[in-house]
Amino acid sequence: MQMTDEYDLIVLGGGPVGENVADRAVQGGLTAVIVESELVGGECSYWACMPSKALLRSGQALRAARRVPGAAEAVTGELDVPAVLKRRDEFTSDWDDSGQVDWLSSAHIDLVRGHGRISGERRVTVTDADGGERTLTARHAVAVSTGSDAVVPGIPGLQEAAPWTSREATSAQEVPESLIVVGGGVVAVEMATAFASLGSRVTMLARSGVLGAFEPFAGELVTEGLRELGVDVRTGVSPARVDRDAAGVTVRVSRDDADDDELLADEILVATGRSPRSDDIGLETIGLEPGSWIGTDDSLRVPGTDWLYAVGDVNGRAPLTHQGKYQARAAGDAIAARAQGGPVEDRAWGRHAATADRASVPQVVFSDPEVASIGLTEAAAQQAGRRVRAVDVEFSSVAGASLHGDGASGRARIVVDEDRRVLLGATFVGPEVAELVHAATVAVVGEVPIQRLWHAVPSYPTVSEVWLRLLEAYGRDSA
Ligand SMILES: Cc1cc2nc3c(=O)[nH]c(=O)nc-3n(C[C@H](O)[C@H](O)[C@H](O)COP(=O)(O)OP(=O)(O)OC[C@H]3O[C@@H](n4cnc5c(N)ncnc54)[C@H](O)[C@@H]3O)c2cc1C
Ligand SMILES: NC(=O)c1ccc[n+]([C@@H]2O[C@H](COP(=O)([O-])OP(=O)(O)OC[C@H]3O[C@@H](n4cnc5c(N)ncnc54)[C@H](O)[C@@H]3O)[C@@H](O)[C@H]2O)c1
Repeated sequence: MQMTDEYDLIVLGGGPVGENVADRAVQGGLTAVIVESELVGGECSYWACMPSKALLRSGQALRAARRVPGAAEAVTGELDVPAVLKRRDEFTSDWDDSGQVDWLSSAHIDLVRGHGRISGERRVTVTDADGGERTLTARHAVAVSTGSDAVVPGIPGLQEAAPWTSREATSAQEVPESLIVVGGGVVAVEMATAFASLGSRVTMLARSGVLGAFEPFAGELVTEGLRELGVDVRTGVSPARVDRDAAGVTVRVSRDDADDDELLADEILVATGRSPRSDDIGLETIGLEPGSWIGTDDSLRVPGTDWLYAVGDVNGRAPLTHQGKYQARAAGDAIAARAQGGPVEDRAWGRHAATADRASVPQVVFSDPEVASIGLTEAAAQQAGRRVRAVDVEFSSVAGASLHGDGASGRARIVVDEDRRVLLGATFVGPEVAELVHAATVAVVGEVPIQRLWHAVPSYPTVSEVWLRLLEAYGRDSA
């Protein structure tokens, strides 16, 4: 039997982003329903951010202790792998979403389980696990927050070899003796770090280098760190053919500068980017291209419509959980404001605009050394036509960093807009620099003048004193 339900807002996809769109709209006085086909909480909670960071954290803590004499002597063993995997399972609640479902009901958001497809303007048809259909109607808006999937490139034999993607890597119940990682981006780096720490022999095939989207020194220092962990990092190479048999996975590797090579491993992980989960959500019923990233304006509304929003990974603006949730706050509030005929502040930096997506996105790569960045790299700023100066300092010049752990190494860079004397970007690469980036985010988003930053005094002796070293390297006007 077909049932029809009416809500102010229908959210397609209950990941971190969809949950927040619905929550903001409900807090703004609307009714909302989330349609979810797998687990409420999405990729981030079960197969991405949380399990990957849980897999990484124990190795990081162990290495941090080994850098401090006194503590180092007390650490005599290696990682307890079953304990690491158990802690990871706790963070994913054993892939059970009842905690998140309880949160939805406490936030007065309805949940319909099943695969949702847009079936016309302001309409979503949901097919449940038994094939039953239910059509929901939105009085005001539909928000698509269906996320993204791992891309598996068309390398001969790869699909048939059933490779791991980030899903299998983050939910692995056993650690393979050997692992080939294809890719040199964030997933490849983090998973190579995690599995090397857990005892796998890891080979990384990074066709176009490591962490190419960051400042060049980030890729260089992270490559050194991976090699210290025992990872065989090969750049300028990519798989030409993959085969799996009882012995494992064989990868024929072609090199830019030498003959082909053959590698054998227990598993292969493909970490070669993401594609939008928009191929089977009914976009064709409203004249949009299935399988495409869904473009939006800064209030996350799809141009040419007054009811359709695309929020989070699926719009391709900044595929990170924190940035998707930021978009969700803007979109949920904008949907509520428009529904009630209230003012919509969608100008740059207004309440209903995701302005920071354009050039103020922070990101942390939980490698060893960690990489923490915000805003534009020097090259990206130059490409954008800005007149910039970049200054670098080494962490070895920071007393707090040396106290934190012996052999403190790493580098920080700020990119300064020479016309406006404000920061456009900052990058920190070093042990445990993740918490340094938020100060830089405030400086970039707040467009704090360099001269005022001299008055933001970092405490002595903390790692944050790197800020003072950076300002000294940039120089201070004498008059
Ligand atoms: C290995 C890995 C590690 C990561 N680590 C980090 C990190 O440390 N920090 C960070 O900021 N970002 C990280 N990311 C990125 C982060 O996971 C994504 O940016 C985030 O999950 C996007 O949230 P979302 O809600 O847009 O999509 P998702 O989390 O993918 O959620 C989408 C939801 O929609 C549902 N859905 C899809 N289609 C339908 C449909 N037709 N009907 C009903 N439901 C549907 C899905 O089942 C899913 O629950 C990581 C990504 C990966 C792969
Ligand atoms: N800590 C974090 O914030 C975090 C962690 C993991 C993932 N993420 C997000 O998840 C998304 C996906 O990450 P990712 O690492 O999969 O993508 P990515 O775009 O960061 O990296 C893709 C890598 O694959 C390589 N590649 C692409 N096609 C290839 C091919 N055919 N053969 C060989 N190599 C190929 C690219 O050169 C690149 O090195 C990113 O947007 C990232 O920001 C974030």
